[in-house]
Amino acid sequence: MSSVSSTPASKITRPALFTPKRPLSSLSNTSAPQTLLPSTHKRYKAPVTVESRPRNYVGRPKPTLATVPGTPVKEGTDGGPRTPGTPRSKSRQGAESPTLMPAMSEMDVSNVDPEEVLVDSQTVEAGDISGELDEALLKTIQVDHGKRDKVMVSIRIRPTDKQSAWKSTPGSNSIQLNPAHARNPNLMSATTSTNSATPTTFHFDSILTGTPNKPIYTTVARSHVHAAMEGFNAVIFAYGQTASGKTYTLSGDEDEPGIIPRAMRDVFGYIKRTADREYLLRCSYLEIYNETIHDLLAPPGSGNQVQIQGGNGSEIILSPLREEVVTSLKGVNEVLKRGERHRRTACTDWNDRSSRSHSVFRLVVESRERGCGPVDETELRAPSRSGRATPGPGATGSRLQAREGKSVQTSILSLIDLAGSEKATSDKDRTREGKYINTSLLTLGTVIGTLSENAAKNKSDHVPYRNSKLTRMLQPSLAGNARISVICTINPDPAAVAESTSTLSFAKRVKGVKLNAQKKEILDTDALIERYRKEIEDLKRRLAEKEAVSDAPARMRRLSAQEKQDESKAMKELNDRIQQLTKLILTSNTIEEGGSESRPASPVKVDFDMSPYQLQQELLSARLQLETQARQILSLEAALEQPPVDDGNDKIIAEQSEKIRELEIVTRGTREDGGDIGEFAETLKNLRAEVEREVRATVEREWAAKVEEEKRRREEGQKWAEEVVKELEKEKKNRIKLEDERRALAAFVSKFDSLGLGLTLPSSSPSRRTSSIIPPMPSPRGAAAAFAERKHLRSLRSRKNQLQDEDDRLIPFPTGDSMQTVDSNTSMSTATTAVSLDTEFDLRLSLGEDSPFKLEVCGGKMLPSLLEEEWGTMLEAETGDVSFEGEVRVGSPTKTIRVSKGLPLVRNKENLPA
Ligand SMILES: Nc1ncnc2c1ncn2[C@@H]1O[C@H](COP(=O)(O)OP(=O)(O)OP(=O)(O)O)[C@@H](O)[C@H]1O
Repeated sequence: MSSVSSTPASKITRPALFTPKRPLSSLSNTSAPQTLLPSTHKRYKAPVTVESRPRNYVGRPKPTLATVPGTPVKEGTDGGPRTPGTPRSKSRQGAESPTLMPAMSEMDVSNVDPEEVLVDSQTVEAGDISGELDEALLKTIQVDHGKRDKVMVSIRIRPTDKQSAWKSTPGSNSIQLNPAHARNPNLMSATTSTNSATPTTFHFDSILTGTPNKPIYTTVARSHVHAAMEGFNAVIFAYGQTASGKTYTLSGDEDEPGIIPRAMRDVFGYIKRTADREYLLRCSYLEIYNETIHDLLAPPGSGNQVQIQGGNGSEIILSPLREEVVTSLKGVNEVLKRGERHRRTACTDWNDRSSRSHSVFRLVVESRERGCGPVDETELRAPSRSGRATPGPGATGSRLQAREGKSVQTSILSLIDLAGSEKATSDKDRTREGKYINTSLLTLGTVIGTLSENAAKNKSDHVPYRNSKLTRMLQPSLAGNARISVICTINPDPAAVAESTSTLSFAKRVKGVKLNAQKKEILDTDALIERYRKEIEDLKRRLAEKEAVSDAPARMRRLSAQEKQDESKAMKELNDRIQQLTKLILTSNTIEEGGSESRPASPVKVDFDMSPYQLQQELLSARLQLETQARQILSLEAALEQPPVDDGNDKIIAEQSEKIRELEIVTRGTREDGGDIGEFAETLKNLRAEVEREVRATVEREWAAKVEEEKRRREEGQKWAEEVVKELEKEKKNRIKLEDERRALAAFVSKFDSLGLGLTLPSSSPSRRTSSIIPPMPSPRGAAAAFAERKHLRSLRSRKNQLQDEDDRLIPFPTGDSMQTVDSNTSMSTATTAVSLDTEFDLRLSLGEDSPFKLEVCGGKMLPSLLEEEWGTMLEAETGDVSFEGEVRVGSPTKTIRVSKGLPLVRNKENLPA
C-alpha cells in the first residue's frame, strides 16, 4: 500500500483525501465504533484561495477574503460588520471595522477608563451564555485536568468514510493501531512501539471522536478556561497533520462552533455565575507566518509585524500588539471574525483551506473583588442599542487597578491553532511555507522532548526555545507557568498512519512535561504600605525585646563572645530590614512637585506582555499613585510616632536615593528615545539592588572601622596599665633594697662605734677644719660625734639662710657704712616702704646680743608713751619732725613702736655670720 507521499504530485487528482463527510453527528459518542459516512465535505469547504493573501491593501483594490469555514458573514457587512451595540462615539469608531478604521498606529489610540468597561454578573446578558451550559454533561466530567501538574493530552480522531486504521477501547482512553496496518513498513519506522510485531498502543487523558464540538470543549478545554478565569495562565493548542481537523476543533463552523467561540461563551457564563468579582477582558489575535509574527487586529495600512522583546524567559513582551477590550460575546465574535479574515489560508494538495500559519488568540483576564471603588452601576447598565458599550481599539492600554487593599488577578488564556505538518506539495509557495511550518513544529517537538526528558531525569539541559518564534512565544507557558491542554488531531486513514503515529509520539512526549502554574496577583499601594507598616512594627517590637534582653548584665555575663556576636548581628539585621522597609515607604518623598519624575513606588511586578504604550499608561497611573502615597506616608509617619533616625545612614540613603532619581531620569531619557522598556525596568531593578548593596557595605565599613578603633584603644590602655604596674613593682623593690642597705649601714656604724673604731671629732679651728692633709683619727664614739657636728653645721647654715631671707624680705637696706645715718624724710621712702609717717606698724625684729641688726633712731623723738614703756627715758620723742640720734639697743626681740616720721634701720655688719 502506498502512502500519500509516494504518489507523484502531478498525478494527484486532489480529492480532499482526509476530509470527512457530513453529517457526522452520529459519531459524537467517543466510545462508539467508527462509522463510515457518505462524503459531504464540500458543505464546509471554503472558497479556495490560490495564494497566501497579502495584507497590505493600500493603493489597490481590497481582495475578496476567504472566510473561515463556518464563520458567519452577514449581508451588508462585507469588510467587517459592526459589532452590535458598539457605540458610535468618536473615540470608538475604530472598532467598527478594520476597513473603516483610519490608518493609525497603536500609539494613536486613546485610553479608555477600565472602570467603565468592567464585566460582572449583572452586565452579562442571556444571549452571551445561552446554549453553552449543559449541566447534565458537566456532571459526568469528574476529573478536572486543569488542576494537574502535567499537560492534559487528548486525541481527536477525525471522522472518515474509509476504513479506520485506529481503534480506541471504550473507557480505557487508549488508542491502538489496527494490527493489519501495523505491518505496514512505512509505519514501522515511525512507530514508537518497543514491539513492532504488536499494534502500537498509546494512552492519553481522553480519546475523542465524532463531529460535535461540544463534548470536545467540555472534555479538553473547559477546565482550562475556568483556570484562566481563576487567575492561572492557560494554553490550549491543537497539533496534528494537515487536514486532520485542528481548525475545525478550535474554530469550528456555524453549526459546530469550536473551542474558541465556546470558550468565550463560557467566559461570560463564568462571570455570570461569579457574583463577587468584576472583570476586565482584553483580546488580541496574531499569527506566525514564515517565522514572522503578524498582528491580525492591526488596522490596514499600519505596520502589523510584532516583535518578541526583552523578557527574562518567564515573561515575554509582544510589541506592538493591539489589544481590544471586550464587554460582550458579540464584541469578542467581532474581534474573532476580523482576525480570521486576516489569516493566511490556501488550498493545498490535502486541504482546500489549509492554515498556512500558526494562529494565537489571546484573552487577557483581569479581575478583582467587587465593591472596589465607586463604580457607577447605573452607567454600566444603561441601555444602549445592545445593552452595553463595547469599546474598540480606543481601549488599548487599559488596565485594571488594584484598589482598597484588594489585589488584581491577571491571567492569559491562549488558544492556538497550529499549522499542520505536511509533505512537499505541488506548489512552490506552499512548499516554502510548509518548510517553515515543519521547522517550527520540529523545534516544538525538540523543546517538548527536552522538557519531558529534563522532568523525567531531573535534569536541567538547555531548552532551545529561541530556535523558533513559536517556541519562543510559548516559552513562559512551556516552562511551566501555565495549565496546558493539547489536542492532537489525527486522520484515521490508513494512508496517514505514519503521520498519525508521529503525532501520537509527540503527544506522548508532551505528557512528560511538568507544570507548576502560579496565580499572578498584583497588590495596590495601600495594601503594600500596610504590609510594610505591619512588618516594621513587628521588627521594632522584636528589636526592643532583643535590646532589653541584651541590656541585662547578668545574662550578658553568661553569654560567650560568639553568642554576643550573633546577638548583635541579629539586631543589626533587624535594624537593616527596618531601614529598608522605611526606605521603601519613603520612596515617594523624592517625587518632585508636579510629578515629573517618577519611579516604581513599590515592588509591583512589571507585566512584560504590555506594549510600550501600555507601559506609558502604567507609568502615568503609577505616578498618580505615588502622589497619593506621599500623602499617605505623612499620615503613616504620624501614626507610627517614630522620630526620624539620625545615625548618619539617613544621609547615605538620601544620597543614594538622589542617585537613583538621577539615573532614572537618564534612563527615562533613553527610553523616550526609543529605548527598551524591558531594559529600563531591568536597569531600575539592578540600580536599586546596587544602591542597597552599597548602603549596606558603607554601613558595615563604618561599623567595622569603629570596632577596630575601639579595639586599638583598649589594647593601648591595657599596655599602659601593664607598664605602670611593672614600674611600681620595680620601685617597690628599690625601696626595699634601699631600706635594707640603710639598716645594714646603721648596724654597721653602730657596730663600728661599739668597737671603738669611730672617728675623732674634727677641730673647730678653721685651719684644721679646712685641712685635707691631716686625716681624722679614729676615736671611741668619734663617728657619732662627727655626724652630730655635721648636723649642727647644717642647722647653722640653714639658720643663716633663713635670716638672710628675712633680712631681704623685711627691711631692705641701702648700701652704706656699718652705722649709717639716713635722712628720715628721704630714707623712709627709700629704706622701707613698711614705715611711713603717722602710720602704725609692727616691727618684728630678732635683735639679741648676737643680732646682726641694731636700731638707730636719728633726728627725731620717739613717742614717749611707747618709749617710756619699753625703753624708759632713753629717748625722748618729739612730735613734729622725726629725728633720732644716738644708739638704741633693743632689749626684746619683738617690739612695737610708733613713729611719726621714720625709723631708719641699719645693718650691723659686725654681727653678720660668716
Ligand atoms: N471532526 C470533524 N468532523 C467533521 N469534519 C471535520 C472534522 N475534522 C475536520 N473536519 C473537516 O476536515 C477539513 C480539514 O479540517 P481542518 O481545516 O480543520 O484541518 P487542519 O488540521 O486545520 O488543516 P491545516 O493544518 O491544513 O490547516 C475541513 O473541511 C473540516 O471541516
